[in-house]
Amino acid sequence: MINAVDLHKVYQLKGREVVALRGVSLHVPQGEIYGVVGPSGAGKSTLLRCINLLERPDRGEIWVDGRNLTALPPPQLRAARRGIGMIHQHFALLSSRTVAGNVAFPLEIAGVPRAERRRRVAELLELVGLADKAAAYPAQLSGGQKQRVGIARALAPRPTVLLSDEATSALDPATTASILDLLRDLNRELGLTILLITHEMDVVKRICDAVAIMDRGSVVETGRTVDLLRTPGSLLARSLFAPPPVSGDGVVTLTWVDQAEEPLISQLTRLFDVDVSILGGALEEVAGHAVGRLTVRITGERSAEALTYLTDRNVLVEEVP
Ligand SMILES: Nc1ncnc2c1ncn2[C@@H]1O[C@H](COP(=O)(O)OP(=O)(O)OP(=O)(O)O)[C@@H](O)[C@H]1O
Repeated sequence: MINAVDLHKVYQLKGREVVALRGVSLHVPQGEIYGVVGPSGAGKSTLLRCINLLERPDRGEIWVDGRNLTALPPPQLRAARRGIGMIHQHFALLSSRTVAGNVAFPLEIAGVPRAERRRRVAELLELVGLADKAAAYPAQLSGGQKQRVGIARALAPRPTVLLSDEATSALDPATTASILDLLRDLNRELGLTILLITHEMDVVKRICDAVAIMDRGSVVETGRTVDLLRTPGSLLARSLFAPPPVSGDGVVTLTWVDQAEEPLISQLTRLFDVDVSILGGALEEVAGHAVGRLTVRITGERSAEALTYLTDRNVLVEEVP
């Protein structure tokens, strides 16, 4: 659905070159929620702006819905952009317009007739749970409600893709959760493909089917969220779960997905007569999967056998040096 191919972008800043993207490629399949994470300055915003061509990459191609946006002449590009909605950290609402007026705005620009506009706005406000706020002004809304208006406005032209630029970064945790749940519902109900950039790992944890981790202009890790958690040395796993507070002989990190019901640790002690000390870790729901990551110290003559037993049961065993 979205294919970014080998994007390069360099900015000139006070006579100096700042490389924002150094050959970034990513593929977001139709109907996925795809998160791009990374530290400040990694190039996330630049990537997002390049994907809807608010900014032109110096090199590389952007394909959305089977069309090469980078090759389209301006009129066709404007039309193609209507298929890409965008929501922002600070909502970008028009303060002089009501909620309904804000949602209607892109429809007015597209020349949608008045009666149809009214119908569509009512439908959108219903969709985002703001049917009773049509006549309110942005200043009368909470942050979460403002973002709901932003989402309704972005969806007005019936885009197939929604880009989210830190859409929950200005919201408290409970409101963040409700906006992420709304995005997940829209993704499921409308088949909407969502590409979001965020610095909040909780966003990834809650809704991202797949992830790209960026650092200094490059993608350094990418894949489906649960697959990455099962990959040795995964940066994502280290970011989602606090690194172990200890290391040393016999200390290992165990990661498992969707096996919460299996009494793995008690089996170990019973079958192999080993001692298992739990040193840290957590059980979390990640992208709809139950993920466990524990750092343990296993001691006893048969500890190597115990670790093989875990590996055979699909548990990722990583030594903590
Ligand atoms: N318009 C610009 N002019 C000059 N340099 C820029 C411009 N936009 C971004 N940069 C630089 O490009 C690099 C990548 O910036 P970008 O904003 O894409 O990163 P980011 O991962 O989104 O960071 P943040 O989370 O802080 O927004 C940074 O070094 C930044 O200073």
